[in-house]
Amino acid sequence: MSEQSSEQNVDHLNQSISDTTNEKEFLDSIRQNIDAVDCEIQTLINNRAKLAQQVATVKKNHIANNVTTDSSNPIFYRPEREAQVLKAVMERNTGPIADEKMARLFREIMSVCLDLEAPQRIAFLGPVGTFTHAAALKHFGKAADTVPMTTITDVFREVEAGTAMYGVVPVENSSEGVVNHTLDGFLSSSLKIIGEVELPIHQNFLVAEHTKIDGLSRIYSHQQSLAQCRHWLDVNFPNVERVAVSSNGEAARRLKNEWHSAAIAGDVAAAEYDLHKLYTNIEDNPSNTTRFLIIGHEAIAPSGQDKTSIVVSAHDKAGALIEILKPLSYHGVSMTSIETRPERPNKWAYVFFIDMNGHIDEANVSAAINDIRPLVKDVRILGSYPKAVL
Ligand SMILES: O=C(O)C(=O)C[C@]1(C(=O)O)C=C[C@@H](O)C=C1
Repeated sequence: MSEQSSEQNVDHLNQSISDTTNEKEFLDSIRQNIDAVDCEIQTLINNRAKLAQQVATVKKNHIANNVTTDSSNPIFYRPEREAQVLKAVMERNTGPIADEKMARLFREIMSVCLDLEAPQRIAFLGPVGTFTHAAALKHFGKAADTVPMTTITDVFREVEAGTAMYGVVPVENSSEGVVNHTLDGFLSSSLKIIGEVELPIHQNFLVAEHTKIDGLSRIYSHQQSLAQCRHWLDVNFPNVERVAVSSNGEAARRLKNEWHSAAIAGDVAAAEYDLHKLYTNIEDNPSNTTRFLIIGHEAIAPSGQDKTSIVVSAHDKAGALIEILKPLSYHGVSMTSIETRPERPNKWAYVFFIDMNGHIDEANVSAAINDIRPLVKDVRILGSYPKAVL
């Protein structure tokens, strides 16, 4: 529909607003247009899916013809390509749909296309309804088969054993800091980082259909979420007991059999347990964000906007860290984060987890890492992967 004709139609709608017959006819004609567009979109999505199936055939033949030596299974999931597709969607978008919302639609289309190539089993730190679950769905889309694990170690094990193809674990929260269990997981595993997800943490005050709000006696949530909403709870529910449970998903699950309880949790938990969001965005700090890592076996090709993570085992001497950082600065590589962890079982020895901009295939990144090697006991490249797009 041209701009002019849609304006004319709006005028027409205004003139005939009291004339219900005309209004109904006009509505019907717009809906016919929507049906026709839906028809085209559906055909195009299926055409896209058929192309993805062709890509899958190429990937399978590649293995069958023994083109690679390092794997007997074709790798269908290509995070660098997905990042490029999503970036292109956002760059060419002209609205009225917002760039990010449009990219989320394409995220789901790609998720379905990948599922058609090969269903993907993704382990995440559970239970169902946690923010890690939300991060897994945000990154892989809803067509992926997401499987909850009890601990971060279990996520690593599941991926190592090949029972899940990839894993999703939290690594840092903007207000609570780094998740040590995840960093330590890399010290005893050879898995790689193949992607990252950033998730703004928005908390909801959830109730079930049978909840009697006037009679609330308990509010369940994970202790971190209770802490993130402390001020809001002090103002709105100062006299209701706050009960810390193992996860937000568990908090939401408990409402099923309790009419006198509420829970604080995210959107995924609300949807998963069919709860009503009585209040939304109740966190005291609205910019609170958690970063998650995607772990897997394979090295990822450059996407054009990548990060590289390394873990460095330093010599136990004064000034060791300064020496390690010099090559990064010399080769113009910018470091985005550094974390220190004890190097077990050695007492007082430390490892540094360093994130930098760029892919290991880029000359300055590989030169910087090569220059670090002689200065330390060990350097391991945890992975080069696309920066979070959404
Ligand atoms: O380009 C590919 O390698 C594809 O398999 C196609 C496609 C897509 O739908 O665009 C699907 C899955 C991959 O993770 C990346 C992209």
